[in-house]
Amino acid sequence: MKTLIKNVCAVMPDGTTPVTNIMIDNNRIAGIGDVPEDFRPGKVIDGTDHLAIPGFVNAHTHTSMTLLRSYADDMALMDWLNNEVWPAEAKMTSDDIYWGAMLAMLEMVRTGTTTFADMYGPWMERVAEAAMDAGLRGVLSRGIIGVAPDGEKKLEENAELYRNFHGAADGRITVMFGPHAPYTCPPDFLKKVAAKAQELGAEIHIHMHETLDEINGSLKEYGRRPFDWVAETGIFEGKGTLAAHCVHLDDNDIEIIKKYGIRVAHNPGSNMKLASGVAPVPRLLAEGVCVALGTDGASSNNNLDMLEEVNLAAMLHKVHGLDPVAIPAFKALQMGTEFGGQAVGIPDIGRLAKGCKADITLLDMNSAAWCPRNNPVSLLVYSANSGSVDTVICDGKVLMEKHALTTLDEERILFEAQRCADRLTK
Ligand SMILES: CSC[C@H]1O[C@@H](n2cnc3c(O)ncnc32)[C@H](O)[C@@H]1O
Ligand SMILES: [Zn+2]
Repeated sequence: MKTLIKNVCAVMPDGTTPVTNIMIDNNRIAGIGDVPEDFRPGKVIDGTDHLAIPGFVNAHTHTSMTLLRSYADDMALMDWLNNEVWPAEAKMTSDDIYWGAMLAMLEMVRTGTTTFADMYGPWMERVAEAAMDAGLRGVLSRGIIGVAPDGEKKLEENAELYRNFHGAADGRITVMFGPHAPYTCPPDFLKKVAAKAQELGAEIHIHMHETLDEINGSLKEYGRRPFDWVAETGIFEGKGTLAAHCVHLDDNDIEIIKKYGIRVAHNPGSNMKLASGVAPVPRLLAEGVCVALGTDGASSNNNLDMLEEVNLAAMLHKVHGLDPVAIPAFKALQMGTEFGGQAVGIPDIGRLAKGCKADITLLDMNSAAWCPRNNPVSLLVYSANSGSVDTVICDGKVLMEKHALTTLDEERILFEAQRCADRLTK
């Protein structure tokens, strides 16, 4: 199936924004520019007055946590996890995981995200089902809390998830291993995770250095900072690592990140709301580290809106470093798209370029926030919001066109998610 997006203002990998045509053949971008005579599209989308960007890549989230949105706010991480989130999650059923994930799929499609990296569980196969139903690209890991008595069982569930789903849905579903964090996975357990992930050739998704409490707890228990001892477990020596947060880093931590090519998922909204701190993102970028963006779960953010995260990344580091060019608009957008693709292990997404996967978001520029059109990237990052997203394509398939959803039943999802949340939180 061939699709043509005609006369659209496209954000190219070099940051330029020509008005052009995007040709899609099956699930890839076949070309950008003049349309050859022999390109005969079965579908034409009029891109006039629209901005085309790569679909956003949410590099760190917990999709089914949408059910806990607005349930426990204004708390610090460990108080929030121990006293509110984990007791509620313990009551979740397979049905909750599915409908929570479907609510996330709905929100992601509506706000222009086409790929998400998820760490949650149990029943991650229900998240795979939700991603397949929605038509989105999911990078799934079974979150493993190794200190719990059933840590080994969770590790086996992650291995099973990998065996059953890695590469599923024409490659739209991939699987990583998800040891939750250094404070929930002791060294001997992380060694087992590393061995299993390496045996299967799987990557790792882990929370690292999110709060000062985490660093201080590790210093008290092991006499060392987490990055220091986690590196010795072999967890970073396999296929690759996606580390969420990385807020509190010293020089040695950054050397470890560079040595192992660890990719960082920065979550500015969650870090601000949980008062975790400000990650040294400008320094990481300057030192060549791949830094992507994530929302974290909808209980610490409290939404899955990646355009908001792009804006926060650009703004937060300016004020924190008293530097207006700390993260310019286009760099922030790259973090939410191109760097996201690299971070989640899918380098052929996140760019509008020939040969890349056809994951494309169109924003309608017919509103005050987009006027005057001096600089489309600036308008996107500093002025507009995700309400302008009107068309979303993932893997060449149209998931939303002019705000009309093609794969998701919005009314049913909202009803079922509310029903599940009522049981969990009331
Ligand atoms: C074991 S599945 C993943 C686990 O992570 C929890 N979680 C959500 N947000 C955060 C965060 O910011 N830091 C650490 N852990 C987080 C989630 O509730 C699941 O239990
Ligand atoms: Zn998280």
